[in-house]
Amino acid sequence: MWTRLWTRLKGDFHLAIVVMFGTITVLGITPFAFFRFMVGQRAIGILDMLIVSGIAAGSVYAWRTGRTVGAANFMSVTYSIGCIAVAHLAGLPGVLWVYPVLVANFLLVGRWPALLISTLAVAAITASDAALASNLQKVMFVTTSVVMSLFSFVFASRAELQRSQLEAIAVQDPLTGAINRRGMQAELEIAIASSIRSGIPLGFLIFDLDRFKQVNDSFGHEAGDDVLVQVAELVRRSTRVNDRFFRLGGEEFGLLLPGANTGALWSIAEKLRMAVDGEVQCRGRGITISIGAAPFRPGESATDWLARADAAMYRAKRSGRNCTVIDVRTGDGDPERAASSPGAGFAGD
Ligand SMILES: Nc1nc2c(ncn2[C@@H]2O[C@H](COP(=O)(O)OP(=O)(O)OP(=O)(O)O)[C@@H](O)[C@H]2O)c(=O)[nH]1
Repeated sequence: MWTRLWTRLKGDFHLAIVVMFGTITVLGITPFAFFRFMVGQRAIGILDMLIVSGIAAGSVYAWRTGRTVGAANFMSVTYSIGCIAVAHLAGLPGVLWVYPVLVANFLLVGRWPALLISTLAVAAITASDAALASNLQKVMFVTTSVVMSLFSFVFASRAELQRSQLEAIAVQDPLTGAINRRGMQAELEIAIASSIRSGIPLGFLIFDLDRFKQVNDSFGHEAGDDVLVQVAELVRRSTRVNDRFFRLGGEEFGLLLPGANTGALWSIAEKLRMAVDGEVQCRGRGITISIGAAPFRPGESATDWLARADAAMYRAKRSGRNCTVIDVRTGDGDPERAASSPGAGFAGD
């Protein structure tokens, strides 16, 4: 059970934050609530128990449903309202709770909502004469709260930036900048769902560098890497922003082409093949690619679709390399047909 709990918290950063605040609040504030009851401050004791219950409920809800964003918003508002009420009832000692609450807001919710909630909480406490008795106290409170909020805001901004950079690195091939296989899965699912909904065709193209081993063997691995980078740059130059470029492994790449039917796939593939043939070189030696492509057939899985494109690419290799083969089968019972180049039309036609 502990292993499962730990694995889930390790895999979901936001859930871990929510659960951490839930646990700290229950363990940290409950003794204060009992203390308040013992010294006869029932109102504050009840308020403390309400805060503990609200925060505990938020954590349990996040744990059960996985809806961490809603739970964190609720917890941030509960902390802030609770803090305003405690400051109003307990005076200066209650005001001190605002500092952990400001930090909690920036860790729980996005930096802009956190800034809004924190500003409202600080304004409400400053307006209360029961919380802060003199103008000097109010000025000091606002100054320290603003400094604390600014530090937290900068920290939250850095953390958000680093998280998005890490997410990008996790799905990006460092050499070519193309999306890796892991990132491709999510992109394929979104593209297929959108194509089925809209009826807009979708094409996939796989290409593999020809006799790339010889390049590495003759000129070294670094020269080989440089070729891969040249090819990736050429692909980016010759495709549209909506097209998605993947490195499937080694010297094999994929292109997801929204809106591309068989005809468009053919011209995109041939344009790319000829561009590589004409422009990419390694120490004066020309580089070529073999391309396999397949238009998406509604009803087939992403795996089957890519397997058709892959098989077409292997047919291109067998046909002598530096050519394109398109799997143009339209569905069940349709005999296997392929188109190939250079110079050839649609084989099977
Ligand atoms: N430089 C470099 N080489 C790589 C990289 N990934 C894979 N390779 C090399 O790519 C070569 C692939 O060789 P093969 O699978 O035999 O294919 P090929 O020589 O291109 O032959 P065909 O595909 O049949 O045309 C191997 O030498 C791999 O070491 C990489 O990131 N950088």
